[in-house]
Amino acid sequence: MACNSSDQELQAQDQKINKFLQNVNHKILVMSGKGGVGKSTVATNLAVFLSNQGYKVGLLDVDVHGPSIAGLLGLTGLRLNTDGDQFQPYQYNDNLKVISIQGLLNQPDDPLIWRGPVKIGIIRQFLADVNWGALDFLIIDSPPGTGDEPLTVAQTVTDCQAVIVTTPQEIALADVRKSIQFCKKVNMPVLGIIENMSGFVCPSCGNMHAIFKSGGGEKTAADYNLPFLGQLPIDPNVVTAGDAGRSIDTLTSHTKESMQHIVEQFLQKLPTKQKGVEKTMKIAIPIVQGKLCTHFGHCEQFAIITIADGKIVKHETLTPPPHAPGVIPNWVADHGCTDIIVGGMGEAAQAILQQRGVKVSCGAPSDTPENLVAVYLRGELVDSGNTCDHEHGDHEHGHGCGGH
Ligand SMILES: Nc1ncnc2c1ncn2[C@@H]1O[C@H](COP(=O)(O)OP(=O)(O)OP(=O)(O)O)[C@@H](O)[C@H]1O
Repeated sequence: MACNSSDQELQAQDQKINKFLQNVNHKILVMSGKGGVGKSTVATNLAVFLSNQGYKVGLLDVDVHGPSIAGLLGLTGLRLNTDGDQFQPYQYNDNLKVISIQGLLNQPDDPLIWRGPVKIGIIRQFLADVNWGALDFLIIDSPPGTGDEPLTVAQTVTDCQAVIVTTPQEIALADVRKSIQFCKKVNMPVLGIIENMSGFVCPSCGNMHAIFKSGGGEKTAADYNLPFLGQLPIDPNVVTAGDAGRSIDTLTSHTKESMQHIVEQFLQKLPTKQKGVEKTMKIAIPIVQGKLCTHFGHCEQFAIITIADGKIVKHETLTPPPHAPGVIPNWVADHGCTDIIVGGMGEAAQAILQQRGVKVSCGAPSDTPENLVAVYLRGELVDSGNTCDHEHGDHEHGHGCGGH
């Protein structure tokens, strides 16, 4: 019995995780073969720079034994709040939400002495039970190496892509090659390699000193036919900023431009079909008498709202075809909708929409399309459960509204 109930709990958690991940366009695992190469610095700054460009970003620190994200963003000592059964992430800025294991510690310097299963459990919980909202990017900072944490992410976030951070010395590159092999084994595409601490410009003489050598990351990328995303120099300002909880974006040095260049390369390497989706969105909302109709399959009309650069640029009201299994989800996708906000929807309809690349947000309350879209764009649409307000017994497939 105990075994069954724990299996059921795991299945329920899997469902929550999958539901969240459906609402994330790009999942990125930042890895390194070696410790101390600047992986957390890169992960943090990637998240901050992307959020500054208007992307909705979640930054998840799964480095259970050495969480440094909170410190790098000046969030040390803040406890994670909960709302019902969900963790509330830290809101670093309007677009960036952050979760770090540090937020669960009584004291920031408390050590976590956890074995694999506990670590796996907390990572899964941070994917299942956090009020992330819809995201353009989920950036996951994992500890160095190829242990439980990156493996859990690879197995749980199945369409995750890796960014590998290295320093240029051979001893670091040897471990990068292991990370590349790891990614191959778990079928995780490598989006690119970043070389950190690549050369130091002497403030006195102005000459470049390749303290840890230079170019090894680029060569390794070429050897494995992987994209090279760029280099960050050794810059004492990075340490000062990181220690003070500030991002590289606050620096005036050349390092800020280097980071900007890395982010541009990173965005260019994303699969073309997904690039820039958030800049132009078409959001479908089933309505009845001007408000969201919780009965997806039997709504009167659909509000179809087009968003460009975060603003409503078009508002259409369209009448869907008569309901029959699969017809309305396909009709929504045929109208080029990128997102749909609903009260309740069955699994069959969700599967069709997902297959056709439409992001589904379930559990929305009955409200006007404009209000719902505003909340949705802020990433604050709270999933209050897959609702369905009719009881006509016409669920021929044994589930909710989606089959209609
Ligand atoms: N380009 C850089 N120039 C100077 N210092 C840097 C640079 N990048 C990172 N650092 C510093 O190196 C130290 C380690 O960085 P960071 O914590 O990002 O590494 P990590 O690879 O994530 O480490 P861990 O192995 O603990 O996960 C920090 O003090 C950080 O400020």
